[in-house]
Amino acid sequence: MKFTKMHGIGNDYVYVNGFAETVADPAATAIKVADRHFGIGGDGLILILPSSVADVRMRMFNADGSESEMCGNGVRCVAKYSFDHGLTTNNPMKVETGRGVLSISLDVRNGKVATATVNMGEPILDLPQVPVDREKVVAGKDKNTYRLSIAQSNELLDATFVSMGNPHATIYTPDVARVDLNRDGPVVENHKAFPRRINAHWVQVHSRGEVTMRTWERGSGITLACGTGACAVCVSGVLTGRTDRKLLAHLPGGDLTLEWRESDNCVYMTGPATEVFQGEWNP
Ligand SMILES: N[C@H](CCC[C@H](N)C(=O)O)C(=O)O
Repeated sequence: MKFTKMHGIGNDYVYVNGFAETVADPAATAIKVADRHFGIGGDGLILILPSSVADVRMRMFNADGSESEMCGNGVRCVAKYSFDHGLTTNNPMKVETGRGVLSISLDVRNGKVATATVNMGEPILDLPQVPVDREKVVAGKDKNTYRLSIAQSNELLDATFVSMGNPHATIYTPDVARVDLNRDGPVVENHKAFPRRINAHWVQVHSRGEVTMRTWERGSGITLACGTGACAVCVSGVLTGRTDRKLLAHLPGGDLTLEWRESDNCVYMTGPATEVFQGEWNP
């Protein structure tokens, strides 16, 4: 199986060109290739496939083999791969994802995509649609927050829930460096309030336009960045009155810029996409 290793600010996946390759069992393949010791190494597997409604279609699988509806860092890399490897010449181009067809504007330098701006669509805020089980949460201290009780540590966490096609919880904290992601991440991910589990983000606000965030991803654990998560953080900041509609987010692997536009209610994400190497996997 020929593959390409790519990352968006350190959120790295194994990309397979489904125009040329067939992956019979993507969930099982994701588990194997994502392994950093016995596989290629990555946060999961992303397939770039033909589409009847867009330039290409993407499917993304986490390191545990579960499929997610969307991946923000992944969709920028899919756009870069598709343009740089001649699957399309369109700019803006369209990618079909689990949350519909997204439009992506490419910043091309010397014939290759350097950064991309993605219209990530409208955030989904209705709790049952995120999905969050209303019965398992109560109102939190700030507006648009909900209180989660963490049985393991007897703690109460206030979180904001946003779906960008995939589900996210945002938790504000004064010092993000002090969060024990390995302890708290899996507890939030698997909390009984979330029927499909959740991606969890801890966020420190520096100003109305700048935050630092750290992520525990559903199905992949700690990652260096989460694009859909950064969009959810942008929306959460507005909903809780903490940050403005335009946001610079610092993630462990780099920066993303976000805007939740008032005119169309859509979130726009801009960031780099990088190809690292190509190879052939012989299981
Ligand atoms: N890293 C990805 C999100 C993966 C989400 C996945 N962990 C899920 O189960 O929803 C991003 O850049 O948006």
